[in-house]
Amino acid sequence: MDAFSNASSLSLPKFRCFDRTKYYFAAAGGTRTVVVRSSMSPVKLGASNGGMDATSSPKKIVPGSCGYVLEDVPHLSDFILDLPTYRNPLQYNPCYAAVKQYFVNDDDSVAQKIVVHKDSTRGTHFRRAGPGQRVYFESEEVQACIVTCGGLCPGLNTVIRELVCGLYHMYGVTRVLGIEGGYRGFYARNTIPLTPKSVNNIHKSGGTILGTSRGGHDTSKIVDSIQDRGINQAYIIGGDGTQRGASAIFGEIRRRGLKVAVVGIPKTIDNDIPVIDKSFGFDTAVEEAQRAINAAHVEAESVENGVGIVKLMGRYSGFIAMYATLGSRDVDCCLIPETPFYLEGPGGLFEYMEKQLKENGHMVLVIAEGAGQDLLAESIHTTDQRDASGNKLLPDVGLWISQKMKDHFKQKKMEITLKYIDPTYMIRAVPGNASDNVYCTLLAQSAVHGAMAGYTGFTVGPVNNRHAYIPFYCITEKQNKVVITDRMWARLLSSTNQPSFVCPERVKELKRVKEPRPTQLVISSLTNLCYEYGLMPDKTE
Ligand SMILES: Nc1ncnc2c1ncn2[C@@H]1O[C@H](COP(=O)(O)OP(=O)(O)OP(=O)(O)O)[C@@H](O)[C@H]1O
Ligand SMILES: O=P(O)(O)OC[C@H]1O[C@](O)(CO)[C@@H](O)[C@@H]1O
Ligand SMILES: [Mg+2]
Repeated sequence: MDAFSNASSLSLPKFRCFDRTKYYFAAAGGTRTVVVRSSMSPVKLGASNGGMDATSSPKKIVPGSCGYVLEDVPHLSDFILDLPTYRNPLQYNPCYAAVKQYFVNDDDSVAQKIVVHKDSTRGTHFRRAGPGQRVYFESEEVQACIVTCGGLCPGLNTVIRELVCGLYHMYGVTRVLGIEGGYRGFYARNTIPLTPKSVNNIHKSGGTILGTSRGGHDTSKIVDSIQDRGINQAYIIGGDGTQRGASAIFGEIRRRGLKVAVVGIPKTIDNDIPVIDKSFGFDTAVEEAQRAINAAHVEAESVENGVGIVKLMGRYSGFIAMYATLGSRDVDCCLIPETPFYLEGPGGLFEYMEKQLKENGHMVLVIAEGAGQDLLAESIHTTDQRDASGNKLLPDVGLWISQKMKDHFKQKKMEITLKYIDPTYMIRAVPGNASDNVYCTLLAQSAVHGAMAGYTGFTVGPVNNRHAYIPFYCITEKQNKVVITDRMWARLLSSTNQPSFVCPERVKELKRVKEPRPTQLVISSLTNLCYEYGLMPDKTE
């Protein structure tokens, strides 16, 4: 059955349609759906919104053959009619004159999964990032702004620098504003003008020249400020919370029908943003963490029964701890939030420590800040304290585990010398290293190309090494976590020789939990669509 042609003949919520392809729009909640066909003439966003919440962003899903699904990103022309387009000024740029195929093809997409077998469906794809043939802004028309939110991360200044330089040098945009102090800076602070000259050296420093903050996200005040200042491109750099905030700003901008491109640039030292290969600053942070691990190792090795403990960032995702451990090879045990562990008894941490100390005379433990929080809650009184953004403030697991070890070995009458190193802020306050700086440049340039091409409501990032435009909902709906049934964690276990702490039954359970396949998602979305428009009997019948 061609569900698309049936559905498109119904009285449906109206959106601007696109040429070439069939677009399948679904409300973010997944309950309302509408299909627009290429043959339909463009329709104005009408009074009827099909019951959709005015600020919720509809999903743009393009099905193709063999289970191909494009999770496309919004475009300004989805909600503003008759936008003029212009030739991309890059085609006159001598730097790019020799590039064979510089402009991305409108149909190019990046596959989320690249490991396939012969019967695999093609699965989810994202729009390939890069310069488009046509742009939706004239250079003189653009008033861009840049804001940084959430915690620090190596490379933030590089992204700011490259956004400013990319806008200036590739597109001739000369009006770029810096919003100071995170989201609240939109309505509580003055802006600062940014030029290639003023940002020339900033990549050499850690932190962000714009300042940052947690909390203070007030969607309507922010959008009022965007409107009042005549901003039409907003580059928003930050983690999962920031991207949620950016999504809300985009929703409000769309509701007001403003020609403003909202672009998210993912920043997270914890590497907890899904879909993208890894976040900028992550490599730098791992490299910096090595210094702390080295120090812990030297200290532990130099005394009898020396124990070095290093606590690293990672509230809910243990990537920094895992990669720092794999990179170092001096670590005997790594504990992360994703994997359970226990201290006492057979197979527990203390038994393993005793063995290590007897065999090697020292040991090094790396622990992520979010590890063992369940054990902490059992043994000490924890309060539900949160930061200004609503993130839970975690008690210090490093101090707690150090005390537990001291108590245990005292009781065993085994003398240990324990050194606890907490380099938390040192690993994120440094400037980006060379490879992160290259990555930041690509991110910034892809972001600028996307905004100039009229795309909005998206986050940019590498997917299987190709930069892509990813709808906000794909990266805000879940967190990237270390999968302890994947090979990487097994590599770590075999490198440290630590116990896995997971019983075989639990491993079986973990292996059973599988994500729905993309084709299943499309089929279930299409089924919902058919139910909704009476093309199938009621689910309850
Ligand atoms: N659900 C949300 N809706 C709107 N704004 C949000 C939301 N969650 C967080 N924000 C805002 O985003 C900004 C940054 O959020 P947060 O402090 O959680 O850091 P983050 O972006 O997740 O970065 P990181 O956790 O990597 O340091 C804050 O100003 C916060 O108010
Ligand atoms: O103390 P702050 O600045 O709130 O940041 C701490 C938190 O930020 C994060 O690095 C995420 O950016 C967490 O791992 C860490 O707990
Ligand atoms: Mg966060």
